Amino acid sequence: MYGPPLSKTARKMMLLGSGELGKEVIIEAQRLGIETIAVDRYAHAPAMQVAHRSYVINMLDETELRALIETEKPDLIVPEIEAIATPELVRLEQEGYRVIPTATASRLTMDREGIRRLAAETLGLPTAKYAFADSLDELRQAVAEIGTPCVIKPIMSSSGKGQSVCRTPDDVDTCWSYAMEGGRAKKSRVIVEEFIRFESEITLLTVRSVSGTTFCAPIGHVQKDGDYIESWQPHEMSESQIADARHIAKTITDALGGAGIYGVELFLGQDKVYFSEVSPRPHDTGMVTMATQDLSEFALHVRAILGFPIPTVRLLTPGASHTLKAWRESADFAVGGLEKALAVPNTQVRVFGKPETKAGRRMAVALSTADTAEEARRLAAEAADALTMEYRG
Ligand SMILES: Nc1ncnc2c1ncn2[C@@H]1O[C@H](COP(=O)(O)OP(=O)(O)OP(=O)(O)O)[C@@H](O)[C@H]1O
Ligand SMILES: NCC(=O)N[C@@H]1O[C@H](COP(=O)([O-])[O-])[C@@H](O)[C@H]1O
Ligand SMILES: [Mg+2]
Repeated sequence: MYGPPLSKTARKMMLLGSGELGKEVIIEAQRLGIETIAVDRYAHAPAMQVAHRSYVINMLDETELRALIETEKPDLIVPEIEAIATPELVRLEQEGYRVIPTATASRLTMDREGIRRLAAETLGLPTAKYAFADSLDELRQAVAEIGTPCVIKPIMSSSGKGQSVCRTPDDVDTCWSYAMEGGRAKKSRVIVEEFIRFESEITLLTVRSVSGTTFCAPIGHVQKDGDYIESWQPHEMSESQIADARHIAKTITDALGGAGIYGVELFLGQDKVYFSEVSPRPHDTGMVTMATQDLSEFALHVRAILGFPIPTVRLLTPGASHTLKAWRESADFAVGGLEKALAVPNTQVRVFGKPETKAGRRMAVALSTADTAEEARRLAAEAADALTMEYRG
């Protein structure tokens, strides 16, 4: 039981990270009468535009983060991105604050090393071979050990930032510089992963709530330069692939604990399912659930973290999502083509409202439904193609 937002007995939720995913989390929280606070590194972030109030801070700065949390005293702290001073969240949790799903889950998934070692070394889940490097010299050694082609990523980054494929040992210098420019924090550590020639890749949205662990229908997706372009649901899988995927998802989410939605990323190889990584929060490829499920991944996250039951999750229809990305930097631009995009049958568009563009920045997404996932992909692609980025400055 809780009072209305902005009252003394309101339940307060603070989002650390305020992008397109957080915006939907806040909308869902408000539907249940929660008071919402959006935080990010820049002003007018998408979730800030719908929250009760917002703050711009450096979330990687322990002192700034603690000061804000102690001022606001939120009932729920909900990390929305990786790049947060998570050791401080661990301390705050020990002092009685509630971090979603847990402070340890956000610390372990903050960098690729924590989660990879947990999955592969502690839990024995199948993953690509990997090694870590802190300098160009160490990277040369790591690449020699893993072999080429391999994938090189900053340990703290997301949406493919700083990630590249190293095809021959001659690429190492370029991959190193690219990783140094693309990482989210000023850390020079990178992971080198064996390149998996998977047949397809999926996100298995997994919810932990008072009702137990629930799996959504698998979401297939296509990524370009490490970032997602399109996703669809359901993705066709064999019985044994589904069993393996669920086993991996249950194992990793049980180990991380807490309540909320997790996006478990898996590669479907010819004879094996590999664990890739996991987001202890809604997943970008899961935006498709806004069109396909009775409860979207955002609604599920909010229900689970408020401690409410989730007796069922229903896939109402096959569907797909397709992103619109900016191709250059600008602070004076417009997203156009909505008239054309919305003329595509069974289609919706979400314009995130980000205040500035950057090359490769995701600005909007088209969501379509149809009788089959293939048809939905075609419709969502047509709608996203109709959307345009118009630059004035
Ligand atoms: N070892 C690998 N072998 C083959 N492809 C890979 C490998 N690692 C990553 N990829 C490709 O790059 C994509 C992005 O990788 P990853 O999920 O690790 O990066 P990310 O920056 O965390 O992205 P996001 O934040 O969108 O999840 C994967 O979905 C996959 O398509
Ligand atoms: N793959 C993770 C992901 O999609 N995260 C989403 O992107 C935002 C950052 O976007 P930005 O870099 O454009 O500010 C995050 O805040 C989150 O909503
Ligand atoms: Mg990923």
